[in-house]
Amino acid sequence: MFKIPFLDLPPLRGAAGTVRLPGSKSISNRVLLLAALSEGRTVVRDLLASDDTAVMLEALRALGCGVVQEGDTVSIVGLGGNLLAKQAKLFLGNAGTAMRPLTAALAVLAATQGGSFEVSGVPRMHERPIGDLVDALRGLGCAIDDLGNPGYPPLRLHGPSPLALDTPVRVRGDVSSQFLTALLLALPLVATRDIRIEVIGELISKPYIEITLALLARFGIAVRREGWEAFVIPAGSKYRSPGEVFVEGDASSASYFVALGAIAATDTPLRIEGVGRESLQGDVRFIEAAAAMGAEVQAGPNWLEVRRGAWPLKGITLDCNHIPDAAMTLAVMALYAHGPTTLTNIASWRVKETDRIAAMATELRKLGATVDEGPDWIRVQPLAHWQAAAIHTYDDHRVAMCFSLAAFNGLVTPAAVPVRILEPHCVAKTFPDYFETLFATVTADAADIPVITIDGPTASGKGTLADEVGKALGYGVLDSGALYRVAGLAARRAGVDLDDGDAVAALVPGLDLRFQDGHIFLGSEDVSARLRAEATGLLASQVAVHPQVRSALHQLQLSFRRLPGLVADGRDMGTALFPDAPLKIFLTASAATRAERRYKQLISKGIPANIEGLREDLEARDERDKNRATSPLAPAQDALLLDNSALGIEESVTQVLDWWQQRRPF
Ligand SMILES: Nc1ncnc2c1ncn2[C@@H]1O[C@H](COP(=O)(O)OP(=O)(O)OP(=O)(O)O)[C@@H](O)[C@H]1O
Ligand SMILES: Nc1ccn([C@H]2C[C@H](O)[C@@H](COP(=O)(O)O)O2)c(=O)n1
Repeated sequence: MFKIPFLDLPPLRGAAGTVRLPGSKSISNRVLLLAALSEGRTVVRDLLASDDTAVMLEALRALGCGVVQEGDTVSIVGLGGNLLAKQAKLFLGNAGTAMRPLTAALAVLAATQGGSFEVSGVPRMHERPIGDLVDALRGLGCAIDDLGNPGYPPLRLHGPSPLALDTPVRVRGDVSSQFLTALLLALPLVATRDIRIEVIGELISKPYIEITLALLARFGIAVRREGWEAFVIPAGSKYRSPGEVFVEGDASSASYFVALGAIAATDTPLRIEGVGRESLQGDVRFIEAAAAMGAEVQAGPNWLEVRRGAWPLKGITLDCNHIPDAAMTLAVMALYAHGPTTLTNIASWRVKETDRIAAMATELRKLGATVDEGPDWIRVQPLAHWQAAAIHTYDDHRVAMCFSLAAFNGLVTPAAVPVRILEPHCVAKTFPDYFETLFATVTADAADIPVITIDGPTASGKGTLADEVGKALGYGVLDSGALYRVAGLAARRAGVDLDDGDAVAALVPGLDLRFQDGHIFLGSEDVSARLRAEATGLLASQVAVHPQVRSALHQLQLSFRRLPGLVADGRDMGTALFPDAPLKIFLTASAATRAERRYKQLISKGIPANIEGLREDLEARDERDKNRATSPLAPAQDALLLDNSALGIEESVTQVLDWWQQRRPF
């Protein structure tokens, strides 16, 4: 996950490959609660690992459920309808799928068994309405105290108190379908007689109720339904664990990749695994909307394949009540359409993680789009003149994910612009690895992928600076010196004469090199520590003088230019490898400072060192690196000089990030 203040997406051009979706959030949290309410053990496989499931699991632990997690499999030993803990304070983050059902379940359990439970969340959760559910539960006889603003969390649920099960429980269905879901999940716990739930108003997001009913059936509860107006939990209903449940992929998350296929899969289709025509989730119907906009979609039982059909896309007018979450993706697809796109019946957007109608309108306008909005609709015009924009994400995962699609603007305008996604880690709510998955399936022109080069003499701090800048921007890092070190080490081990450029270069194609988690493997050997030895640095400097060796390593170095960007350190990054880099730094420090730094570095690793000897070695290395014929150590003409003799690491990093920001269009 990119835990950084912003992530810059360079212009993206194509898409292909296979995406394996994370588990569905809606199914994951429902199944966890159902397993917790059932008797016995339920093994839940392919569970979504995200913020919302994490708070649910934590709540279940606090309630006394046995929870054992191994990767994406969780084993839950349920309560069998009996409260083990009679008191708990549950923090539920911003997870509506945890807040609403847990409120209902704990309210009825406290009413029948006694107890006191507090449910709370992040500030935005305390702005998301729950009053209609609370009213329904109070009507049933549950004791619920408002701990903040009436109608909103936090709440205290306590008991015992008598429940009036003989009169229908009435709940509004036109604000959030989660209120009805919450009652459907909770009332089987107290079904000593038939319990009737009546929906007031037009029920929205009906497909989510279908998910609830299907999962209830898997856990032994056969709800009787009268259209979408009334539901009856039969007397004697009792949760029974099915033993094992597989969570299907998240259909709302699929929408970004369906859109990606529609926009950018021009050669081969993009394959999406985890959802398909047999999916329980209503958001799978997003494919119909995407097809109406021009996508070519093939669907198997649990997979989709999507490629570009009509181009530009076609503007549509669509009632999106059945796909409220995925519909946000349509609003960004609309930028690539011919004609306006109008999405209606989306009032629920206003009470989600943020006011999504306002958020989408504001951020689309930042890109230059013309957008109109109403209480429950939004209209987006196609965009011809794109502006680079920093997209505010409102702690809303879906805003972050759907705006990543704006980075394909280069497909419709010659003047492609990058897109900055602020607080990209908000995707952790449902799809922590969203951007990594995106980068694995999209292509960009190498020239569009930004590179920051940091060249300079040994021990000036290039590697340290490159690592920190890379971390701050979410960019990859190329330590080019390590490649020369590997070549030197391999030559020495093979007994090759280091002055024989052809012989050393001939070794390079056969090097079995692997880069993993900051370590470098040569074959199966982790050579990272060996490479950093001073002696290996000298070997590297010797083999680096040969043009044949430099050219043998050239392509490998270029291959590090990958999304979303690169920080490359070495001697010739700005002059020979990446002459088009938008920011080039030449990093220096006095020889005395560098020798002292290297001395401290070695001593801290328990390696004996002599400061005078180190200084002599590094000066000798500087001389060789500066005076060789091919790609000598020298600042690029357009490099910025940074002498960090008197600067700490943080100050150097701040300086480089400032220079970088000055070059960005945001
Ligand atoms: N600005 C700085 N102030 C103080 N110490 C620093 C600074 N920058 C780097 N260092 C320290 O100096 C040592 C050498 O830094 P680093 O290994 O990053 O240099 P380098 O230029 O990459 O060296 P080489 O060319 O040999 O790979 C490290 O211990 C690092 O922590
Ligand atoms: N781009 C590069 C990187 C490194 N070298 C040579 C010269 C150095 O002395 C040696 C080791 O580099 P270090 O790990 O200290 O950065 O490799 C080069 O010629 N060109």
